[in-house]
Amino acid sequence: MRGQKTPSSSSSSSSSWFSHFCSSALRTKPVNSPLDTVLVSRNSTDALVRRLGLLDLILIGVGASIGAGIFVVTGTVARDAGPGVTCSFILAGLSCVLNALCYAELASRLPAVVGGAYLYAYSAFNELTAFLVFGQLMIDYHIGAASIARSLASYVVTILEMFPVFKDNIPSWIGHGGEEFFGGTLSINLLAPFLLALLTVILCLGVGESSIVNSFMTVLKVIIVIIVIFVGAFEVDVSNWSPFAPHGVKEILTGATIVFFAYVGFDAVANSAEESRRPQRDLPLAIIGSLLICIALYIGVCLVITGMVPYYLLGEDAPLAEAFSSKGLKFVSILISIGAVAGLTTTLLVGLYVQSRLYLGLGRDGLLPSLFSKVHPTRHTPIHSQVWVGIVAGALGGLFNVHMLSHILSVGALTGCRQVILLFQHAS
Ligand SMILES: NC(=[NH2+])NCCC[C@H](N)C(=O)O
Repeated sequence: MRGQKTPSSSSSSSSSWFSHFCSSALRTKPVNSPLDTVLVSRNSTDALVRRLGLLDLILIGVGASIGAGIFVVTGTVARDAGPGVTCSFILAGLSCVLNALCYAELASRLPAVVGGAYLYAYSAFNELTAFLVFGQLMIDYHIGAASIARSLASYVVTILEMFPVFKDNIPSWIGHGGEEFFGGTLSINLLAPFLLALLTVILCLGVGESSIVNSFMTVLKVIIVIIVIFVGAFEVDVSNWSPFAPHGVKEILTGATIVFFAYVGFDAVANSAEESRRPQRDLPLAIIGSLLICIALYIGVCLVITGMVPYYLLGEDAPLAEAFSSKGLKFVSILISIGAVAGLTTTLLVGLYVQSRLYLGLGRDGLLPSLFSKVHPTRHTPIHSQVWVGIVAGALGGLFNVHMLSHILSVGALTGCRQVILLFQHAS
């Protein structure tokens, strides 16, 4: 009878289930799989649309990488490492360059479809490894998006409070932090999900529209960082740079592991493969180019902040802004707040974008329900994946505060980059 199994049939079916699981888990995606070949051809209706040029891709990389890190981490690490924080950023930058070279090589060697590190793992190792890479990336991206949305909500409220109408009128469930329940385990905030919904709508509209918003915000924040470096350079007192490493090499190395966070993001370019006009040429250039831009800007900010104020006098919460305020340059502090809003907005926008493309890749490969593989016929965006990603981030960002969310984040990001280096070694 159907559905009723004898003990021996159930054990043979469980062994066949297990062997099926093992053979699926261990299969590798062929480098030129038939589906990928169709998707790479420009006239497939299921494919995304190839609209992004080299500059768009570089701005995606810079947009994803420069967030709050540059305005906060530079100062907080400088408090321990002294002016040697510059070396921490150089060391972390160099290790990222090695990682970026792996990404660049894999991006130009494999078919130009969505997937990034997940696709590389699937081609170099097997389905199970690829799925684990996806899982790790999702923890990082989902939690990252939620906590960035919370920080962004807090910055937006700070800016709103500059207007007398809003001063002291914004309730806690919209304002900084949130309305706390169960001893702070839950912290309700509605502005974070609202901002996520807004960005999700932009992303659903089309990659061209999203790229315009990203490019505008990224150029704005880069200009602000350049102004900060330029104005700060006139306030530098070189005597603040000596001793350069007051607490020795150990603090510089420890600092390098912390500032690594500031570089996370350039890998987003690899996920734009299917929307790039000339992926084989542009992806490697954009990955390396965006990382070099970040390294240059970070070094500039480090030298300025440690040259302006003795490292032991730097503030804890907003060190860069406080350094400028202490020199009577209040307008630069306001610019830094605007830069932080632009920075957080682009890291969030690109993060949501990358997540949806990963879901799309897994949907196509049959590792997630086929719903995730749908592409909107006129907008050419993976609309279901995009909305799903927005809902998950919105729920997390609406219910938990940054403190709860941020601890898991750095660990996830660091292990993700390590995986790509391993993948490259294996693929070679
Ligand atoms: N996937 C991520 N964890 N993204 C977070 C990027 C953070 C960014 N590098 C910053 O300095 O703010």
